[in-house]
Amino acid sequence: MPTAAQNIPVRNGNSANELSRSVSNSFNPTYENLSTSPTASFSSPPNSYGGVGGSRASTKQLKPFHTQDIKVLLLENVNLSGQDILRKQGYQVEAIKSSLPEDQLIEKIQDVHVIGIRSKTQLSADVLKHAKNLIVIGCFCIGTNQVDLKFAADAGICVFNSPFSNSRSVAEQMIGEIICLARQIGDRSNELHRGVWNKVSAGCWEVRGKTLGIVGYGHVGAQLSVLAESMGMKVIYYDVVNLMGLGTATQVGSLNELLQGSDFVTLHVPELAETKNLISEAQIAQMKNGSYLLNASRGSVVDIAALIKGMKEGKLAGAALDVFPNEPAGNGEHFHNQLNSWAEELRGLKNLILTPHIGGSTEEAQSAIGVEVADALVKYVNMGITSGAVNMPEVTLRHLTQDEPNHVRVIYIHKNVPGVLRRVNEILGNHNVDKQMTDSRGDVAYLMADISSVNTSEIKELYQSLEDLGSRIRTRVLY
Ligand SMILES: NC(=O)c1ccc[n+]([C@@H]2O[C@H](COP(=O)([O-])OP(=O)(O)OC[C@H]3O[C@@H](n4cnc5c(N)ncnc54)[C@H](O)[C@@H]3O)[C@@H](O)[C@H]2O)c1
Ligand SMILES: O=C(O)CC[C@@H](O)C(=O)O
Repeated sequence: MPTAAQNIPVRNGNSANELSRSVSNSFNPTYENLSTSPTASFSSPPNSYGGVGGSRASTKQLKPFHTQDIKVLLLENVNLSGQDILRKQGYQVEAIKSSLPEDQLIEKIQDVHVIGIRSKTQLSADVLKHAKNLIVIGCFCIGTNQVDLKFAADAGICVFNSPFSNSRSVAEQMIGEIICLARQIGDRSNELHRGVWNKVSAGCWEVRGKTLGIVGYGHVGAQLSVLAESMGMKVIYYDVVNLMGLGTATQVGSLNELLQGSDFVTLHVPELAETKNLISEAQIAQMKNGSYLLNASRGSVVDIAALIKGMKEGKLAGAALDVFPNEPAGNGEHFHNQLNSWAEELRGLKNLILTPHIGGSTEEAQSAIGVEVADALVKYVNMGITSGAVNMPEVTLRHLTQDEPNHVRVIYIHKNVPGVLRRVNEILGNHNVDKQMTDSRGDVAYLMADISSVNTSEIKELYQSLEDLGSRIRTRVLY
């Protein structure tokens, strides 16, 4: 393994010792084959870089590597807004439109430092154990159920998502679907596409005055609540947490109470063990005769066989499904029984809106998600900042500035066991610790410290001392 000084390439006749520390050199033996970049000057941070304190003009960018050597794999058509931010950093970005079969994913994940996915790609422990260089995962969506968050944290891999950038898009889709179901617009449109004029009013309703029951009153549920009320609907909601209702929306005490009182039931809960088949035969039986069911949460939340039964028996007058237990890797003619055994039966049902998981698929949402998640990835890769992480403690320190040329940022992800901080601070204690923050989440703790007066030649020893502690999960030294 090279020393930090050896790690600095000699350019323009400068020796490592002559290199000005006003450039952003850093060291992380995770990247032992990577060089630092004495030519890179970051006095003007890229636009993507949101500040967390300190003046932008004097911010010193920290990087443990030659940015061109950072490999990023983006799957599932991550928006160009996000791709551009990552490319502007100089990272090597490979963007693929679909998700990958597990064997190809394992092959590709072996040497990337950053992976960006959406809802389809399963980053299970079996996949992640092959990800030897991976330091961070970006979920360019809300849901993070597709990632083994605990395995990732235990391996020192930080996970980010975009908690609400597509909430409005989902809520608007729900409003559209509620009206379409109430008026059977999908069926009328399909008929007319086949040349059939079928002007009917039987079983078609206004939504004004009807009750919308929202299961899960989080970001999506709350947005939907406001929109529905503005159309004259009455809103009730059920959530496992006590939440203030917006407008005149009222929380009910049980799922059954919601099911019994709603004309439309819409599901906005995360995928959890407790939400698997949350709506099955017994719950549909509780619903009003001729009511409607909408699911844009996760495919596991509704027992589809029970929904088909409810539709066929006329208990449900209509339904809208945006999510399915199995979803294809990419676009194409995939919605057959090979994907889900009941797919073709569903396709034959009347007043059933089927959409390919597009609740959050608008230009606005995807562009905002691209920026939000890519920014979080850059801050993590370049500065170690974990604000917004979903599986690690949220730790940030204000920027180092160009006035602090010999400062080094130490990031130490470690097992959350007694005595670690004392040992880490013994190691850091040879320098002045300017600022430090540490926090824990479950079994994993994250320490970030800015220490001053560090010679380049001392960095490797500092790194190695931290690596040698039994509590170590991952050490990064950025400078
Ligand atoms: N179709 C799409 O394109 C799309 C887009 C965005 C989100 N989603 C899905 O929708 C889900 C909800 O999104 P959100 O942003 O509103 O999430 P959120 O985390 O803001 O809200 C979820 C709410 O569900 C509640 N909840 C959890 N378990 C519950 C249970 N058993 N019963 C009742 N309530 C429960 C939580 O307390 C929380 O208030 C996401 O987890 C995601 O899976 C789908
Ligand atoms: O865009 C996606 O793939 C997922 C959308 C949605 O389900 C989410 O979790 O944000």
